[in-house]
Amino acid sequence: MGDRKIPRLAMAEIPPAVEHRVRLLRQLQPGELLIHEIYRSIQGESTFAGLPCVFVRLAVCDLRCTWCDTPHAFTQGQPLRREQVVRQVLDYHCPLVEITGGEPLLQQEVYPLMRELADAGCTVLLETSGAHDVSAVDSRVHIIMDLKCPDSGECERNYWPNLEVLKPTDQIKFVVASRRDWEWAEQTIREHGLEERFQCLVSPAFGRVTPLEVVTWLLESGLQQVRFQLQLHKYVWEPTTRGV
Ligand SMILES: C[S@@+](CC[C@H](N)C(=O)[O-])C[C@H]1O[C@@H](n2cnc3c(N)ncnc32)[C@H](O)[C@@H]1O
Ligand SMILES: Nc1nc2[nH]cc(C(=O)O)c2c(=O)[nH]1
Ligand code: SF4
Ligand SMILES: [Mg+2]
Repeated sequence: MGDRKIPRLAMAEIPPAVEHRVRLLRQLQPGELLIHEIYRSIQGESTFAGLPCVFVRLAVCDLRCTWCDTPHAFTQGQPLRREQVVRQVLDYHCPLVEITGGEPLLQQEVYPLMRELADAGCTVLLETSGAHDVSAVDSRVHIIMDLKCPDSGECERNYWPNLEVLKPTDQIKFVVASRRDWEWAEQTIREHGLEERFQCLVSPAFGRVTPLEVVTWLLESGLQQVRFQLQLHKYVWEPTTRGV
């Protein structure tokens, strides 16, 4: 039949990153998550930095930030049932847990996972790219959301309606790779009144600008409530170390 060609043509139009993501996540059974790794370390980022924390890193991401330090999570993952993930986390007896990735919000099971961890008494953090709707996230979860700056290459993906959904206790992070990025971050903070509405964080994209450059730009700006942060784990361990 002539129309057999239609699906093949349609597939060819799917961007490679998205096609790959669909293929990997389609293999999951109901109740499963594709997990890259689960481990305990020191929380290296956010206002929770310095505290012992269990990390649940979900596989697959639909963005490709130029400076991403976790590209190995794009393709490598193991299917685990949600109850196995909960059990592994609780076995650490650590009250702080962060769900990260990859992009956690690509997997439907992440929503009940976060709810069950909060029900079990954990303080749950979610690290998300800012490209996906956060409105279905349990209100007990502390959302740490990036707004991707231009030199990430993914600025067009920022999902702006999230700013109307985030809570005052949630955190917005700008990872800055250039002076241009800083100017975009400063303008965005002022335009949307982010300093007054949320906890704002600014971080150097590791190796792309120095910490001193970012601190200097922040101090020159006169912004009062934006917090400079470094990725602590990249100073405690060799910066390329995985699983920390
Ligand atoms: C690997 S991402 C995973 C979660 C989600 N995809 C996101 O982008 O928020 C976790 C955090 O690491 C940050 N990150 C990744 N590479 C970085 C780098 N080279 N320097 C500074 N922060 C980086 C991201 O901006 C994000 O805030
Ligand atoms: N120690 C440590 N702290 C982190 N906080 C956020 C991380 C992440 O990759 O999302 C991260 C990470 O990869 N390691
Ligand atoms: S969204 Fe997060 S995981 Fe995906 S490429 Fe960007 S930093 Fe990496
Ligand atoms: Mg990391």
